[in-house]
Amino acid sequence: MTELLTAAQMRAIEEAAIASGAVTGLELMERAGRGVVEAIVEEWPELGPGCRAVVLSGPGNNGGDGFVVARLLWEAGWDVEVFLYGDASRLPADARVNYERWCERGEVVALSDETLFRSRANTSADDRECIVIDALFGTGLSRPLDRDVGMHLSGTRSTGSFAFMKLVAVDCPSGVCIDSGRVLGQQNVPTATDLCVTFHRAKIGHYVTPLVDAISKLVIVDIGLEEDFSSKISRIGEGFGSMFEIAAQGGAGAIREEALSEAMHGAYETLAERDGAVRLLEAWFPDELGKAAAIGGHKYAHGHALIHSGGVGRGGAARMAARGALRIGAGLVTVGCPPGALQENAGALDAVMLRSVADGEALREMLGDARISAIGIGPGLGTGAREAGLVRAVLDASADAKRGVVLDADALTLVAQDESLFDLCRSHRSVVMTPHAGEFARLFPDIAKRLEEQPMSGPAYSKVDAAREAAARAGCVVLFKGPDTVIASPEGHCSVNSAAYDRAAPWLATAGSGDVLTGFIAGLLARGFGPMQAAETAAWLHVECALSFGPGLIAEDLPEELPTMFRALGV
Ligand SMILES: NC(=O)C1=CN([C@@H]2O[C@H](COP(=O)(O)OP(=O)(O)OC[C@H]3O[C@@H](n4cnc5c(N)ncnc54)[C@H](OP(=O)(O)O)[C@@H]3O)[C@@H](O)[C@H]2O)[C@@H](O)CC1
Ligand SMILES: Nc1ncnc2c1ncn2[C@@H]1O[C@H](COP(=O)(O)OP(=O)(O)O)[C@@H](O)[C@H]1O
Ligand SMILES: [K+]
Repeated sequence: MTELLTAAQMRAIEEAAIASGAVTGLELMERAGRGVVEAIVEEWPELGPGCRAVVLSGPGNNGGDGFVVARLLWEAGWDVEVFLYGDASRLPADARVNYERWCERGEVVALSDETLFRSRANTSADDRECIVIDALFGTGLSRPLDRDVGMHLSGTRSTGSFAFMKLVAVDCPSGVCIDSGRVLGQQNVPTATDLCVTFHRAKIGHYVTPLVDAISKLVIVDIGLEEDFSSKISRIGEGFGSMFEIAAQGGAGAIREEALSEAMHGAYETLAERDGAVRLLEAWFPDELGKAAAIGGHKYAHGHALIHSGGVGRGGAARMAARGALRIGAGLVTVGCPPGALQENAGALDAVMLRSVADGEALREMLGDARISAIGIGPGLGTGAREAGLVRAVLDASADAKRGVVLDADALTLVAQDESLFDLCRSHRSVVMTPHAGEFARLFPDIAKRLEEQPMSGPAYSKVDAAREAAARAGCVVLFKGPDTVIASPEGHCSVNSAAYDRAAPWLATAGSGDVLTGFIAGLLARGFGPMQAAETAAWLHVECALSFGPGLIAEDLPEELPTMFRALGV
């Protein structure tokens, strides 16, 4: 598990490292540019001397990285052209040094439609491979791109006149707010980018829509910022201590108190506002899985999950969820269904038990059994008065019990329609809500609207901000689904379970896969996992199962993949 950074955190880490004397800005820029070139060579080993590169540099340090890339490619024998957007005399110091180093080797042309069009690389007669380097703006983007810059960038992509063109973004595609992954200004979609090379750590925006959908491959380059140091900076926001503790503890390079720059204060504020770190559930193994598996004893020691089903012909979703709860390790799983649906369910369930539950009253009575340690309700449930009574019973009868509850699908629609149910969620200690975007908009219409509004300045409101605000408001864990699932707790803990880049599993978008996720969470809650832990672990395993199974997956395959996963993980 790694932390995703904001632009402010990244700046603070960089500035404090420079202030410590451990490294200079120029050295960091050289390492960044070299990292981009190495990533290009690794991605396209067939490219090399004689290939063409068009470098688009901007007015800040992102542009400075671009000049380094230009020089290194030129030294490797590439045919390089460099365009500058902005005024060379106003470049920041390190970028200026690299601008001048490049000027000893080649010319810099002012970026415009006309100059780009006249580019040597833009001649259809020349069909050599061409790479366009987008080094216009990185973490310093503060406002929408001027229309013409946006056009140059998307133009290189869409006109097709740059033969065999690959677009490489330095740090991030220009025009995107890296804290949110959203484009500032009128354009909605970031320019499709073949390779994005970022530095030290990925930023939040790299992992959430729409940016995550626009980048084919993300590479993170180590530029020598000490891990130890950056984790200390990041932890400030989690209430780890005052920033002066860093100095007291002699953080990397024994930073002195006075070396802590304005930027660090800025980052502290940003972090405090955002309530700490955002974690990426990627190369991660939840320790609790191993610990929980080691518990011996009776089946009740592994918990009893109740999954509530809909009526006749609507039970498939709950049955899949129940199978998921059982496979993930709940000791017992029961499907509760209306009396009329008993026969249908009995014909389709074996290891999963079955109980007839007529209405909310009957459910309340059943929940007098304290051994029922988790409930999943919503998939295939229906949204009538009877179902509202069932959801009320679940929340009422579980508020004081040590019983986890997962609300999904129709249960979320019912909560969205009835403020008193929402209040019950708030007073409950361990509810997990699992909305997809539509359900999220029903539950939190104002938050969803804010997420849809086109941002005009950064940092823009992100899916991470939305999930956090929703969790704080609802007083429960919110798992906001998608290929970029964001999980947030009311206390401000937040993680992103990404199904992108190396973990892309588009075949997980199949009917019923969300129902299985509900079952996974319910099963883990039954086993005694806390709500945040259960949601994170279930979401992570959900994608791992999909990756392990591969294309062709249907929702029923997900629970059946768990034993393979557990074996592979050594659980
Ligand atoms: N942090 C690190 O560790 C390392 C960082 N490195 C690199 O530095 C990059 C960050 O550099 P940066 O801070 O100079 O910002 P950058 O993105 O180049 O742009 C700032 C300039 O653009 C301007 N400007 C903004 N928006 C604009 C707009 N819409 N239209 C027009 N102008 C606009 C803005 O002007 P202002 O807002 O001040 O008016 C300012 O002049 C980072 O992404 C990475 O590539 C690596 O070298 C090494 C390690
Ligand atoms: N493109 C995608 N890649 C990976 N996972 C996805 C993608 N789209 C959706 N998912 C995941 O698939 C599940 C779909 O759940 P949901 O929308 O509730 O569907 P259903 O109601 O059919 O079960 C969620 O866990 C979501 O995160
Ligand atoms: K860029």
